[in-house]
Amino acid sequence: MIDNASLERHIGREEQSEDRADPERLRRLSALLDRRWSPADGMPPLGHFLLFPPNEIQSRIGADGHPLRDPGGMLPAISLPRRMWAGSRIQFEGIVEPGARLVRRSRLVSAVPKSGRSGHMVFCTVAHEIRATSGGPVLISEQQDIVYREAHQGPGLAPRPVMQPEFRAEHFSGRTVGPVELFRYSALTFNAHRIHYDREYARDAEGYEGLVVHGPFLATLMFDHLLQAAGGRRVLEFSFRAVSPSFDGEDLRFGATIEGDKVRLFVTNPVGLAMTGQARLAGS
Ligand SMILES: C/C(=C\C(=O)SCCNC(=O)CCNC(=O)[C@H](O)C(C)(C)COP(=O)(O)OP(=O)(O)OC[C@H]1O[C@@H](n2cnc3c(N)ncnc32)[C@H](O)[C@@H]1OP(=O)(O)O)C(=O)O
Repeated sequence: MIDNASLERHIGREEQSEDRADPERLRRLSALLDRRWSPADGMPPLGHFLLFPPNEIQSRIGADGHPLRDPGGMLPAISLPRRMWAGSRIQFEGIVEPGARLVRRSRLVSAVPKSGRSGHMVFCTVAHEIRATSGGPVLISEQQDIVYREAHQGPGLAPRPVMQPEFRAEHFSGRTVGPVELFRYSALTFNAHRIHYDREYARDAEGYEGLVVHGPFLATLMFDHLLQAAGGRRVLEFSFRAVSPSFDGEDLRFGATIEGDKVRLFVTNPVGLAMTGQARLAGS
């Protein structure tokens, strides 16, 4: 039962956190992408996802590995148990320099109950703005969608939505993500959600066929594909929508089509579409 009045009361709540674009964390993300890195290379693809990690103390971590839901917090304490990252829309308005001290202000923009093929859900959208702590303009702004899903209704595994890409891509690449990559990304982001590294929990508690590939990690791989396809052009805007989960060991295919400054992207797994994306590039 979703209490709409309680959801409404949370809209507009804010929180703020500080961090540093720590070069060692950025180097590790590049290592995960199979690349050497130095600060002169600038931020690696979607490196800001490593910043402002959930630093909750251990006694306040819940059974799923996420921080306990707190009615006094920015996000509503939604009772639907299965949390997923559904998508993001990101504007790169300035340059985040490796080593820079940063502040992020976050605000709950909406919390909307929906019913879909997979059951009842609540989509929460949080707007983040990242600036230098010394003040000045927004460097990165992002609207991030988190979905809370109802419990998996046994006995078998949860079926995943099956769709296909809606356009033919010109640029392709492929890779497989295994448990080692998933572990390294969880460690890098300090994201302890057990669906990404605890196979029994992922299957028995949340109904997934395997270890779930993090939405932000898949988006990072898609962004990396975009950078290769765009041949070094700067990305001004990037958005993605996670439409169906991908699991460890699956062959992932990345597709991109570029027309002028606009890019359309997708990721597929062996059953179909996993993620869609769009980007806007700086002049050619
Ligand atoms: C980190 C982290 C967590 C993770 O990384 S979890 C792994 C990454 N995320 C995923 O793999 C999510 C993959 N997506 C899905 O499994 C499905 O999209 C989802 C969310 C289960 C919904 O599927 P349904 O088949 O139940 O949904 P429908 O197609 O029937 O649509 C119902 C309404 O919901 C809207 N909607 C569906 N998907 C999305 C989406 N990705 N983003 C925004 N909205 C979505 C859809 O438009 C329908 O809306 P209407 O207004 O038309 O009713 C961490 O937690 O930190």
